[in-house]
Amino acid sequence: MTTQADAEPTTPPAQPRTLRFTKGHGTHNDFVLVADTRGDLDLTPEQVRRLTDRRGGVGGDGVIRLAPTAAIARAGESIADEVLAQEPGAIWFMDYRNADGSVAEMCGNGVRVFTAFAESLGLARLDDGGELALGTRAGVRRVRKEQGPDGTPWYAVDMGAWLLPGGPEAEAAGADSAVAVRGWSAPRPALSVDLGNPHTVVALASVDELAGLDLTVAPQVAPAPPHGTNVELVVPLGESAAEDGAVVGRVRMRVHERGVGETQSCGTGAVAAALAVRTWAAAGGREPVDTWFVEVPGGLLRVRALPGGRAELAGPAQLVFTGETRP
Ligand SMILES: N[C@@H](CCC[C@H](N)C(=O)O)C(=O)O
Repeated sequence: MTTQADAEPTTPPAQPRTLRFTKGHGTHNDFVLVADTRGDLDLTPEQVRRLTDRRGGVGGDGVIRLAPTAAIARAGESIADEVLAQEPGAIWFMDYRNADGSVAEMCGNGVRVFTAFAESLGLARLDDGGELALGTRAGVRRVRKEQGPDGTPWYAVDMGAWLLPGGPEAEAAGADSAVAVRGWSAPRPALSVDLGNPHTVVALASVDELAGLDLTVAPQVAPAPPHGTNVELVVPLGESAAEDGAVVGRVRMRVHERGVGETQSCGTGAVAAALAVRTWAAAGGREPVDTWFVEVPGGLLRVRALPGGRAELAGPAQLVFTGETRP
């Protein structure tokens, strides 16, 4: 018989490491940010879910880990090697996780908030006209600072190349799939847009219909994208001449994000929405507009179609508070 005195001393269960975090948001798409400057933090999906839990944790649509790009490469993610080969100055990497613990390639609002976080840590300086190049799972992203239309600092991100996975046929038809939202009697045509992460954009006829949508359950997309998708519901609001005479388009949208649910904003989604509306206009024989303001429930974003099939996203980024937790 083994007595308690004979038993091997048991190792106490490992305590989760104390994490210092910052809470931030971009047009109310909110994130828990963690600085892992040594690159040795192994965040599990369960820990991400606990951090983003709005009742039991800090709360957020996602978690952003700032880590050395070299550490992501050492962990076996070849995209980090590609980032460093393309831009050796991209020494910091945005490791983005959705609230459900899944990994996402890209987050447009996240890049801006990441940049504000890097500035707060003294790892980036943009106020003197500099730019930050950072690594993401969708490749290198470059960020600069400007004054937004409301007079506050905005961050403008070169979002890289965008594409229509449905190719020229989808471009001409303006659709390559169909989306069904709860309460609709039939699915509606939709256009897939790739921003490094997947999007599916559906046009609605009125802002009242947009406001009344039930997005408490995920819209159904057919054919089902292999890795899921973010769904943007958009209302084109028309075009007008800006002060400098250039024509500017306006769009209102709501979004149901892969791995999260409905959010107040999605940066890559805003870019997808603007580019879909631009594609539909071109398919209808209209001159394409290159600058768009996208109204989301959480604020306002600007999208520009850049030469060479690239796009730019601009908008605010706010850091709200810091704290410590053991997820
Ligand atoms: N909110 C983000 C997108 C975050 C990732 C997305 N949910 C996905 O799984 O692709 C943005 O601002 O772009």
